[in-house]
Amino acid sequence: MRKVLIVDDEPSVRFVLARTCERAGVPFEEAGSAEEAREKLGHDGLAQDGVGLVLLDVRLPGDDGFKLLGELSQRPDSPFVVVMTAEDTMRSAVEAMKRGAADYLGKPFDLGRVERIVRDLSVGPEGEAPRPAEAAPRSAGQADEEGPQPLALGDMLIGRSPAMVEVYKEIGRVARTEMTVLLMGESGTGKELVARAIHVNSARARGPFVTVNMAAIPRDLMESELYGHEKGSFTGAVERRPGKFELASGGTLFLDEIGEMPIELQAKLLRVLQEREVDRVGGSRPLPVDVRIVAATNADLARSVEEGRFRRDLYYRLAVVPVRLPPLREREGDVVLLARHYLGKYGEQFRGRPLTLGKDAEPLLLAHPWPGNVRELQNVIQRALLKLPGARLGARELSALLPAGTVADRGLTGLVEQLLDAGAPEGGRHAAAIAAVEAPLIAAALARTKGNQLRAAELLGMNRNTLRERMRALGMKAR
Ligand SMILES: Nc1ncnc2c1ncn2[C@@H]1O[C@H](COP(=O)(O)OP(=O)(O)OP(=O)(O)O)[C@@H](O)[C@H]1O
Repeated sequence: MRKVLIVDDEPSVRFVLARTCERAGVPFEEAGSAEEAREKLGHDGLAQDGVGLVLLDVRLPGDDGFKLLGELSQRPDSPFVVVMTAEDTMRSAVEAMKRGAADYLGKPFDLGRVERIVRDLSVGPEGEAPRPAEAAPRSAGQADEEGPQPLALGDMLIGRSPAMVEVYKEIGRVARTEMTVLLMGESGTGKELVARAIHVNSARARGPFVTVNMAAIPRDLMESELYGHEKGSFTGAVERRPGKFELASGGTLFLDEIGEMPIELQAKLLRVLQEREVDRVGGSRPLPVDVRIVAATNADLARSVEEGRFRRDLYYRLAVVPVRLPPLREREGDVVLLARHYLGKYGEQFRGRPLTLGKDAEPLLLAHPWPGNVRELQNVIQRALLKLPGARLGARELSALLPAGTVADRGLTGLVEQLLDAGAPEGGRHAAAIAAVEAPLIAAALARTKGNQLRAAELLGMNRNTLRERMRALGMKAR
């Protein structure tokens, strides 16, 4: 059995991880820095009884974890590396996988999962799993010495839910390859943002990122839009025009809403993808194609295939790496982070100062099903900006902005079911369910009594101090 090397500058973290290795019955060593880790790895020479798995923290004194990861993945007999960090979820998860990590875990760790990883990845040569380097070959031209390429803030995906961390890991894994990716997810889940993230993290980052939305192009123009046309090739073709494939040369072509492509045009796209050349409409010789394809759909493409609306062969060409984007309601607690983000961003943009989110509004955010996903949330926050007199979005204001009465529409049972399905909010589901009912109740009583707390307390049959206490606990402000 190979050893585990725990690399973390925090003794308490090393302690917990060491106990986890003991529980798994796997020998381990510890290092407090990249330098110390190099020494230990060097001594063992990664021989049979050497280090098979490195649990690596990113922020370390001296060289950081990514630097060490880059070095390790260059070694012919590199150990598995699992990156563990609390920082900057998206960037660190993408970066870790891009640099060849076997897995990524955000802090606080799920120790049960760490134990499983330690067991699975520290196996000896007999039971050897494929090395990460073999599993995903590094694309040519990708320099390891380059530091992490910081994503522009506008390209950052927000969210720390386990479902999103899986997406970040997938972005990092595919970014280092040239493989075709099919993004699947409901409308407004961030498919375009993910496509961009794959591009900026890939070896093609300096090339163009070109988007074509299949649902937005009239069918007659689709071929010329994609492949270009020669002057005079059809009525209206007054100039020679390059197509999107040509414009994306050296970069990434994002084919959005691919499910909307008419079936009779799909054969040509398949041919282009197979032969990697395009024919301009009216052109005489084919042009070579040098693009990475990322396609996206909010429809169930597999079903479209069964129903004969989408070619099976094209589907398999596109779905080399299928990536599913979770709907917002499946991203535990992310809706609160996103709401805070947009209140800050739009507040700065339109009012010159950020707005804040009241604690009492959180249960409502968590309970709403968000059929329009992040885009719907953006719209709600923008409406809040227009309507809010103050700088704080509380439960009362939010419930007025959400589609007519969340509770009234779906009934109390619906709301409660929704809360059980949604991610676990801070303080637990029970507290969130009570708050989801209590906050609007108190808000309504206050609205009826025009903010008079004594009369509102009477209306509710509680004393005024209790009312005040509840309002404080729910984060509600007196008006
Ligand atoms: N995790 C996220 N963090 C921050 N912003 C996000 C996130 N997900 C989506 N957005 C934002 O939500 C909006 C919708 O995202 P995007 O256009 O990428 O969705 P989509 O899945 O491509 O939607 P459609 O299928 O309707 O084209 C964009 O403004 C995007 O910036």
